[in-house]
Amino acid sequence: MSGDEVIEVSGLRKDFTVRVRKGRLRREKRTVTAVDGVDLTVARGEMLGYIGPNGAGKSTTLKMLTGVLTPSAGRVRVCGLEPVPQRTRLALRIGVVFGQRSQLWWDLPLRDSFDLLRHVYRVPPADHAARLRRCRALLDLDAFLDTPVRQLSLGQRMRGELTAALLHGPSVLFLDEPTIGLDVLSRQAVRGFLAELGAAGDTTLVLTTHDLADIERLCRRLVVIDHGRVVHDGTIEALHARYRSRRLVVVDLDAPLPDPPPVPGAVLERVEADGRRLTFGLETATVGGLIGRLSGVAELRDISIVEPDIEDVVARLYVTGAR
Ligand SMILES: Nc1ncnc2c1ncn2[C@@H]1O[C@H](COP(=O)(O)OP(=O)(O)OP(=O)(O)O)[C@@H](O)[C@H]1O
Repeated sequence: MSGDEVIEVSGLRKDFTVRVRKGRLRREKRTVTAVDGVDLTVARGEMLGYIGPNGAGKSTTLKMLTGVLTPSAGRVRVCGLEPVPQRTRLALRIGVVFGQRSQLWWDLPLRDSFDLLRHVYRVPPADHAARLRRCRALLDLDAFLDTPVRQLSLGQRMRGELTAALLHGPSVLFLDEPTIGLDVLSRQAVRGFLAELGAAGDTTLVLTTHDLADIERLCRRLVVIDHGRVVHDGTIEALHARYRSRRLVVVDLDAPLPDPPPVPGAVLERVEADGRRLTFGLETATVGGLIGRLSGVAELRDISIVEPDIEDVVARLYVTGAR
């Protein structure tokens, strides 16, 4: 361990006891294991995407990391603190944005919520003013700072929530579905803001999302959880490598090529438009090598390269994880 870890989790587990109907009157107790032995270490300044299919255990993990839920077993430390017993101290070190829950005062203008939070967290006025100034500029808050929170659009409120979570200068920011339901512009604003926050290097971000564009834009590291267990922990590139995702090269020809030549290191995946459009999957071949080979036997009209799609890879991972 380098000593620079802000999150250390080992053998983390959460069981819920639920009552299920058995027949007309009988109810039976059953245990649902939402998180089933998660190990995770996150270093200062990392931006971690924590993803998985519905019901995989993402929110439950985040709740245990932020002190909302007590683990059934395992060890959790966030900023060196044990989240549930040291929740008050932890609150000063972390920021939380959970899509469904607000930390703003519904009937107050956004500006007043921010002011109240300054008192709650006892933030020195100069620090508060500097952080608020930065958020106002980056998140474009000025047009609705004096609007009561209940009148804000979802995108405006989310920008307010992000600001509220950061005004006390936390070292770790937990975000549960921060872009859900946002329009394209708000989504871009939120992503751009988080990218900038992450690039500054002193805030650690842990993000759950079903929108993989969030992950591609923001996270170098991806942890995939399924049925409460980690099924992948690594970069997006490592995920592509593991699932042998290939770049595709689509070549349009002037005239049909009835018998395309074999290209070493590439696989002919599709022939369309009566032989005028060929799609190759690159394994070890380069785009240059492929084009060189084809241009010797046909007139090329157009070439496009399709990068592997993270949605496809993750869908495959969810299917195999479920098995
Ligand atoms: N309070 C609770 N009582 C009983 N079961 C629960 C409770 N909270 C979560 N669960 C169950 O634990 C499992 C994991 O739920 P969790 O909310 O952590 O999943 P998730 O990965 O966040 O899913 P989603 O993507 O749908 O938000 C699910 O089977 C869920 O039904």
